[in-house]
Amino acid sequence: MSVRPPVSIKVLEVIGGRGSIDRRLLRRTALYHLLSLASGGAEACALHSIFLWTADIHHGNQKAMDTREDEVESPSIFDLNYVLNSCSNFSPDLEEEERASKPTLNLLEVNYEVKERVGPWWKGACFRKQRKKTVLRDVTMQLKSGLLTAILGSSGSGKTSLLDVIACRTEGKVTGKVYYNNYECTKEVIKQYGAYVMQADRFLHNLTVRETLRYAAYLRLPGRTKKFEIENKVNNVINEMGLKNVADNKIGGTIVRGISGGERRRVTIALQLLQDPKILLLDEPTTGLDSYTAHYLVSNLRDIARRGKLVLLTIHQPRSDIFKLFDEVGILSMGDMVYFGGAEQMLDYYQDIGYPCPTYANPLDHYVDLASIDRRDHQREHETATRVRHLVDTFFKSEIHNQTLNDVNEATLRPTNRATMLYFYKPRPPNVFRVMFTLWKRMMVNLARERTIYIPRLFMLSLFVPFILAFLGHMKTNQESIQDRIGLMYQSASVPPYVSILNAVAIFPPLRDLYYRECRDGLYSTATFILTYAIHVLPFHIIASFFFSIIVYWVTGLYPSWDRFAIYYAVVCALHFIGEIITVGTMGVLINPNIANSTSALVLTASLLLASGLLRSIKNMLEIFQWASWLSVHKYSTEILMANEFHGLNFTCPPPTLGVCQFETGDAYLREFYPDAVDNMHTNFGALGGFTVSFVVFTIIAFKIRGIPNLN
Ligand SMILES: Nc1ncnc2c1ncn2[C@@H]1O[C@H](COP(=O)(O)OP(=O)(O)OP(=O)(O)O)[C@@H](O)[C@H]1O
Repeated sequence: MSVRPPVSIKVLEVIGGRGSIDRRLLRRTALYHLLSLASGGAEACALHSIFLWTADIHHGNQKAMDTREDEVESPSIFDLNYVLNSCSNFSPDLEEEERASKPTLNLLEVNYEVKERVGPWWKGACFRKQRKKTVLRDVTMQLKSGLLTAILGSSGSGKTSLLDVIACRTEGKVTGKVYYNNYECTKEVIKQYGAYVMQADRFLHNLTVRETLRYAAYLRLPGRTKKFEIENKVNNVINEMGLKNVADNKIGGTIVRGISGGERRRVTIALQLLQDPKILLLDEPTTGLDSYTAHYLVSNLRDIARRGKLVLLTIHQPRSDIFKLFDEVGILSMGDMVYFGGAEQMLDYYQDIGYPCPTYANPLDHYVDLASIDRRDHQREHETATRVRHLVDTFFKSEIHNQTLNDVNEATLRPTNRATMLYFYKPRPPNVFRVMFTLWKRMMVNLARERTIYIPRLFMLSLFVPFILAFLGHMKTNQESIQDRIGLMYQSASVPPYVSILNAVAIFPPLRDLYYRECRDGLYSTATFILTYAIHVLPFHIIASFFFSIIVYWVTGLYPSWDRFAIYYAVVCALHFIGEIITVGTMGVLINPNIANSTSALVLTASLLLASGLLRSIKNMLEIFQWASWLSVHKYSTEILMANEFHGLNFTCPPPTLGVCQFETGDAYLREFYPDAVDNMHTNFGALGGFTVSFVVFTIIAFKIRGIPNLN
């Protein structure tokens, strides 16, 4: 087999000339040239491979190159003979191109099994019985691009699980085949070609529809996408989803009035359309919508399908006029498929097997009811279960099912490792700096628009100042002022982190919900999110702590030195920040913000009691608590505060007849209660910095361990 050099040169010209990142266009153009130039299928195949490889070179995709070199024994990428020999299984012929242009999603005898624990929760995970539950049984279906397919079924029939299986988001064991065209539908394939619209909408309420889509576009589209391309894309999806008239309205939420429920659903779908997915999966997109809005939305989805997409949605109880919009329908009953085929053929099918749809009845309602099990009493359960069994068996023997089986078998007949190859050709995602900048900007805009959160972030800490001042006034240097100073240091160590708890609980939950959604979509990592959040709140801590410190420090008359003030301010600022990070970490583990709020307050109180030595001297505590105090940030921060204030201070003594002179100097006080505080100043600062960084790391770990909960 010989390869004529001009052919490959031509290919390189095609790539070089266009210089575009649209690989599909490049592939098609190259294939056209190759097929017209190459003499046979094998040669075309080889040259197609060369094209793909050269595309890699063109895009400097070193990772792909490295991996490819690992795969080949002779790593010379220009070795055409090697390419010709190695690609005999790879056949990008016209048939495949044709199939690729009209993709199908094929499920062949898919079973999905989960394990669930039964018994009271207090027995714990280890002592509760584990039982297997089959959620989907022998599901075979073929979904075609250009068609709108609906999966129906009563609650718990397995609709969401079916989407989860396709989207590779399952928690249990999946057997059978899920193929996109003729290659395995892996996580990477779905990430590149699919989009999953979940049941619940998650937004930042203060952003407009356009801003929501714009920020999402920066996160979702390839890193090289230009600003004008992003704007064009956003405008396109806004038009596509009929959101033009609300594009600049706030999304809104429970407190802020915003766009309607139907419009919110359309924004959620628009977000997924930004990446131009080939497969669009929607879990109950019409839930909670009135029938007109539901109809409008489904017709929107049909239009999207007609543009060559493969659209699969689940739906509970569609109106009869929605039925007409569906091209294909599947009905699930307790994990079994009781029908999958054309929507129009459904009525004839059921008529033929002896279940005609009564006149004036909504066929979808009627057949979903027919496939449901009535559990009101034993007899009804038995009767309906027998009927469902009959429906399942009849469908499995039906012509429609056999046809689907043949189609799926044919489509998956020639499995290839294209999935791996496609993985290499995915466009480069935005780099971490672009992602962080986008997240930061989105958080800042959201925060700036929320007056009731923004202002307290800056001034809530200062609200404590009048109380502190009213209570202490300007302190003297008499013996009583020792206790006043201890009290003030207690307030300085406790108030900043407590205020942060309130700040974090007010703003973090919606950001966290959005993170769960976007992290699941693979847009960014936990570390990126937490670091960006920390960066975005840091200036507020710096400013709020400054207001608090400067008034408290100088008005109450603490040690009169700007250096000492700077140390005091640094500790207050660190504690203010740490309070927020601890709360965020707690909200990574505990989903309910109220419980997270109480837990964080409890943790901080325990830390303060145990380790500050302000309520009880550490040396008088049980040894175990003395050891535990080393693990608390309050041990180090309080030592800094106390040394900073008491070192070098002189106290006046009352005449012997009027009272006791406990400590003549601050250093005498420190020798008694914080003996190493002055010497350990630098170490304590190091520990405080270390704790601050560790809390951020622990927060990331907490989110990682907790994982992404099901937000539906
Ligand atoms: N990870 C899991 N662990 C335990 N049970 C599960 C799991 N996933 C699904 N199930 C069970 O499988 C069944 C089908 O669930 P699924 O959510 O797919 O139903 P559905 O048809 O989408 O219901 P609905 O319409 O109410 O959303 C339910 O009984 C559910 O409890």
